[in-house]
Amino acid sequence: MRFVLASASPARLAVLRAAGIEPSVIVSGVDEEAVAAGLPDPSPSELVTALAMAKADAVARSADLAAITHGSHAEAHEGAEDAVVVGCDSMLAIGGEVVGKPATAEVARARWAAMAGGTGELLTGHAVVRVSDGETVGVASGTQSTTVRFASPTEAELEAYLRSGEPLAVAGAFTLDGLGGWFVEGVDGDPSSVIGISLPLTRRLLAEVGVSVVDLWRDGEG
Ligand SMILES: Nc1nc2c(ncn2[C@H]2C[C@H](O)[C@@H](COP(=O)(O)OP(=O)(O)OP(=O)(O)O)O2)c(=O)[nH]1
Repeated sequence: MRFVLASASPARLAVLRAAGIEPSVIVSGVDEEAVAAGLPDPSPSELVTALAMAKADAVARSADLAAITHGSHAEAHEGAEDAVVVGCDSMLAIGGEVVGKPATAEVARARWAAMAGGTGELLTGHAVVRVSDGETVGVASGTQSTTVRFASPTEAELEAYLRSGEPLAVAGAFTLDGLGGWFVEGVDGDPSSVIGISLPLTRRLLAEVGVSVVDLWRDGEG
């Protein structure tokens, strides 16, 4: 069984590798704005789950997946290797709005002005698609919500953080496991979900499609 991460996120890859998985990465290339525009008035949870599903489904149907699953069995003239494709999407719900990555330092600065000293909900949508011989044989999805309690960086600290560029590359303009960690007082819920992929939720979704996560651990780790 091959584990395929349908994401360009280095954070998601790092979380999975630290947890014993060596994913094949296939970036979905999904137009997230187009997917969002096609949803009739979604809740924040519905939005991130729909985006995660769009990413996983695009990869599950892709020639790239067929190539790596057939390629691994081509010599033996067997059918394609089975795969589970996992897609995610993270956004921060705060102050009545749902935001992704800030486009500019100015937007990140304004986000932190609203976040500092308060709390937000980091939502990560998850989708798992099981593929066998090129056909989708199982689908599961869900959203993990984690409350994040933000510190109040000084102006000098915030400007230094903005200058690092890190806030611009991540949903909510903060990280838990990077420079942003200095400005997060705590989380209530699953920390891995804040970083980009919830391990406990992914475990449950894999079980829904008949896959035990321990069977996916790298050789010798389970
Ligand atoms: N290292 C780290 N990254 C975070 C954290 N919070 C959010 N992020 C990253 C994870 C994702 O790469 C990004 C959220 O944006 P998306 O969900 O749209 O994923 P991204 O565009 O990176 O890749 P993808 O659309 O899945 O190909 O923000 C954090 O606490 N730590």
